[in-house]
Amino acid sequence: MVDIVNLTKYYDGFAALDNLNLHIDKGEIFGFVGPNGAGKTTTMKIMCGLIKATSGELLIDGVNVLKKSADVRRKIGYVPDFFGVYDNFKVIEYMEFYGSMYGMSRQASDEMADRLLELVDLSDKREEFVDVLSRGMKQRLCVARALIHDPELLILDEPNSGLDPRARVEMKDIMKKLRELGKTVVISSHILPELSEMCTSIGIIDHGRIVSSGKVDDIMAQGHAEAPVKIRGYILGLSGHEALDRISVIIRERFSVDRITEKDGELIVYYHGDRESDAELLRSLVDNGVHVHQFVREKENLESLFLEITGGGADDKNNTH
Ligand SMILES: Nc1ncnc2c1ncn2[C@@H]1O[C@H](COP(=O)(O)OP(=O)(O)OP(=O)(O)O)[C@@H](O)[C@H]1O
Repeated sequence: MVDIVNLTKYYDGFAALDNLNLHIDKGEIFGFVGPNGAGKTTTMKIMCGLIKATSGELLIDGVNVLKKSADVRRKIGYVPDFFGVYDNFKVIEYMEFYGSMYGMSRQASDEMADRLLELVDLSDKREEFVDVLSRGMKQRLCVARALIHDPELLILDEPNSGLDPRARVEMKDIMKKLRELGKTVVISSHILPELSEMCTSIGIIDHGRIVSSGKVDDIMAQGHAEAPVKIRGYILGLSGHEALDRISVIIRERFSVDRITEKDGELIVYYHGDRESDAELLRSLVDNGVHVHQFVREKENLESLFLEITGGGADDKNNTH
């Protein structure tokens, strides 16, 4: 659906995008993740034909946006990262207004508006004024109006920013419905754990380049940072500290661990192992007289992976040419 090859964008000699390459399949809910200033908005605006690239290729459904932006506009719906002021519009008028911008008849835009308001759970707000809606409702209305002309690709710039947890869950539900409808969606965000739940694939962008992209599970599997096992336990007759020292020794004697640290009465054990070796580790502690009352391997999450891949992420403009 989207093919980006060596996309470059300079702003006054500064490379906001630096030979960016990306492929997004039809029907994906694609999460575009990156620190502030990484180039997400710039990429999305070029996709929509709102700004021009310096060089490279960007194909949407086989059409080169950089050469024929008017041809692809109908294929794309865009939700920017800000919401304009539309004081005098009712919800349904707002939808009709956008329908008319795409040359839709009043009847066609009304029918589509009703379907979309239902999709985003705003049917009961049809006759309300836009400015009295909550932020979450406005965001959902923005998604609905971006779909008025039935585009194949929906692009959302930071749709969750400023939303409360409940509104975020509603947004996640809408993404699920769009997936069922076969739409391709690109969502940018800093909220990584949410993206991993909402998206089918992700691309991590840093300093104007894609540093990793693919199916969420594949990206997670690339992680080098093994989540540690956290252990709490005691040994009869030993003080808390002595027990932790003893547990460390038991583990080191039997397992090849990278490192063991201690924090607030908890041992944090870093070692590469699967579920079977975790079970073996636990068994060996119990067999050696340790009363284990906590044994958890934390799940690797996108956040730690992201920090690892981008080295923590940064705002610095070190790709100035
Ligand atoms: N019109 C502009 N003129 C000059 N520099 C710009 C312009 N727009 C963006 N930039 C710079 O280009 C880089 C990429 O910006 P962009 O907005 O695409 O990043 P982003 O990943 O969307 O970041 P954020 O999450 O903060 O919105 C940043 O360093 C930004 O300061």
